[in-house]
Amino acid sequence: MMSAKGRLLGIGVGPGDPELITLKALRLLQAAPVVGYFVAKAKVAKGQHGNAFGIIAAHLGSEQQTLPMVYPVTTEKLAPPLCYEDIISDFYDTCAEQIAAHLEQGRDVAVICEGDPFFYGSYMYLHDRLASRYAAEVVPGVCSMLGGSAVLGIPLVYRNQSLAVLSGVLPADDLKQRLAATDAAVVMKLGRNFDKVRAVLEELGLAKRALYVERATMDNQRIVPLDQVEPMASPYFSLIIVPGEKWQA
Ligand SMILES: C[C@@]1(CC(=O)O)C2=NC(=C\c3[nH]c(c(CCC(=O)O)c3CC(=O)O)Cc3[nH]c(c(CC(=O)O)c3CCC(=O)O)/C=C3\N/C(=C\2)[C@@H](CCC(=O)O)[C@]3(C)CC(=O)O)/[C@H]1CCC(=O)O
Ligand SMILES: C[S@@+](CC[C@H](N)C(=O)[O-])C[C@H]1O[C@@H](n2cnc3c(N)ncnc32)[C@H](O)[C@@H]1O
Repeated sequence: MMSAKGRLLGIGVGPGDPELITLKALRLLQAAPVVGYFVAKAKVAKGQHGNAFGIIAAHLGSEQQTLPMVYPVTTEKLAPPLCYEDIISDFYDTCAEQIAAHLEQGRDVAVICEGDPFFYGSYMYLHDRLASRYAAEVVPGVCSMLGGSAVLGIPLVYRNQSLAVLSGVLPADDLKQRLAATDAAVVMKLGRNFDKVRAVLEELGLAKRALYVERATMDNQRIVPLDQVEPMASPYFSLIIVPGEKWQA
């Protein structure tokens, strides 16, 4: 008799505060024989685990196997013919096959993801490769922009306002157009893009309204007025919120 195949689980673990994990995420995580997580190479070099892993490490049992998936590149400069898209695509292919090997043996694999798996989460690339071959389930998580608005203490959108979620990686002109056209915005992926994003907000007269947070809800969370962030000092795990104008009910 063929043994049943394992299930792929995409588990959102929330933005950092370990209490912001859902009951379902915790239950499925603790029941999974294999737990996969992404981590940046620079962290591994320092003997550290990924941010997502740090959120749930205390809940894992000694019998659970871990599967670290180490990004071959994040911000490194690549000498031609090396190209980011090819390297990252090969990397996800390899990760997917490592996971598939467990699934073939009937072992469920829980891939943890900081925030929510389907909100700019690396899990998406595994899901795209594996969900047509194996049973897959996604457990949503509290995403960073909601963790961010909570700790900043600012409502995101009132009444009929619209919210744009933007990547700080976008070129300045693109950001400017999109920010000018929305009532409220969240700008993700700051890091090396912070100075460009702040300059655009200043040009549009939005800098006074905008709020900035690093590592929202994590132990080392930091909230700084936008104009006091040192140039080129913003970490990747930071975001800016331009809240909707307050609506007096
Ligand atoms: C290249 C770059 C461009 C960009 O962002 O587009 C990019 N990551 C960059 C930097 C960076 N990433 C990370 C750190 C260390 C932070 C720290 O730990 O301190 C740093 C900073 C650094 O290395 O210095 C860690 C990290 N990254 C992801 C997760 C997992 C997750 O969140 O699921 C985790 C945490 C794992 C954990 O710890 O839990 C996920 C994703 N990162 C992606 C891209 C997407 C890949 C595929 C694609 O290209 O689509 C994807 C899958 C999501 C997506 O689709 O966006 C950008 C350069 C921006 C710039 O120009 O400055
Ligand atoms: C690859 S995306 C992952 C988003 C995540 N899946 C989510 O649901 O929020 C990474 C970006 O999310 C934002 N981010 C994630 N966690 C954060 C946190 N705790 N505080 C501030 N920004 C965060 C940052 O803008 C970072 O560059």
